[in-house]
Amino acid sequence: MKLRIGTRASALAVTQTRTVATVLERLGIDVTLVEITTQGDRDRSPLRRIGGQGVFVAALRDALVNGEIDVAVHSLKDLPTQPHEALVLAAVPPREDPRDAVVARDGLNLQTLPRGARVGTGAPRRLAQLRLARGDDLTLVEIRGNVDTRLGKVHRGELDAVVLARAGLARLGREAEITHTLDPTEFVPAPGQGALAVECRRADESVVRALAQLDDPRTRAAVTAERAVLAELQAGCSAPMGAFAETTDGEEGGQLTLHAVVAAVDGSASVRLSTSGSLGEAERLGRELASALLAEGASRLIEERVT
Ligand SMILES: NCc1[nH]cc(CCC(=O)O)c1CC(=O)O
Repeated sequence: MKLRIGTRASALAVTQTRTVATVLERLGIDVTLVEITTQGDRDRSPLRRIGGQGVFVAALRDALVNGEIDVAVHSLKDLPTQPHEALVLAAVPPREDPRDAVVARDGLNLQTLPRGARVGTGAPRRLAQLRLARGDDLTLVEIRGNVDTRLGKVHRGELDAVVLARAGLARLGREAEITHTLDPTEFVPAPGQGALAVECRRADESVVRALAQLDDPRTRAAVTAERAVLAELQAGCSAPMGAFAETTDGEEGGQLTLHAVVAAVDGSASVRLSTSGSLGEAERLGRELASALLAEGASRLIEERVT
């Protein structure tokens, strides 16, 4: 079998796609990488102004639907929760570290950063949780750009710290620059953070079957629960919410504990809940946790668009 795999052109995306390509090659599949530029890469304005939902994903999906590529590899956290009628999420490979990380000057961490320290991030979820942790103590600076650009701002002294996904740093071999890894039950990651999404056309049944070999059922269950929270909240990837599931071995094939937080971007209020159940109940656990969050006033927090 020969497959054309589409990827965004960023260093992180290409690295992620290569790991998928390597596994497919080991399974005896011929692969070629096709680089696709997405609107999210071209347009440097804040994501919520471009329209947030799926800007990194749309161009790859178009190429898949048009037949320019056979497989698309995305960061799962960038993938909208709404299913695409012609496409299928054929595999969710084993997850990298899902936690957020601080890269700060002088080995500082979230607690030791001085009052007024300039901390860069663009994600409302991170802005909200930074404010929950430190109130108005930090000067939050909206940044975007690839991982290298963001780290450069700390190394050049433009910022005191940035908050990034640990997974991205690990994949690029830059974990050594991390000064603080945040507890995911407190500073809750984005749904699907650290996981990859491998998509193909639903109609390509032999490709669907081949890609299924890459699927990790535990990661699949964890991200299913996390994304169900997001879907039930009717929120997109730019919502000030986090959801994180940990899986453990147990009777009847494993257990899952799901943590979620919804916060006002200004840090003035938040709702935080957790639940547990078996891996097979992932979707339901996520939906029910979201309903419980809504009952505690989550929708009001999501709608407040203060930054
Ligand atoms: N929204 C951008 C994005 N999409 C995926 C990752 C990192 C890798 C991952 O979470 O799997 C990043 C950068 C970041 O949040 O630091």
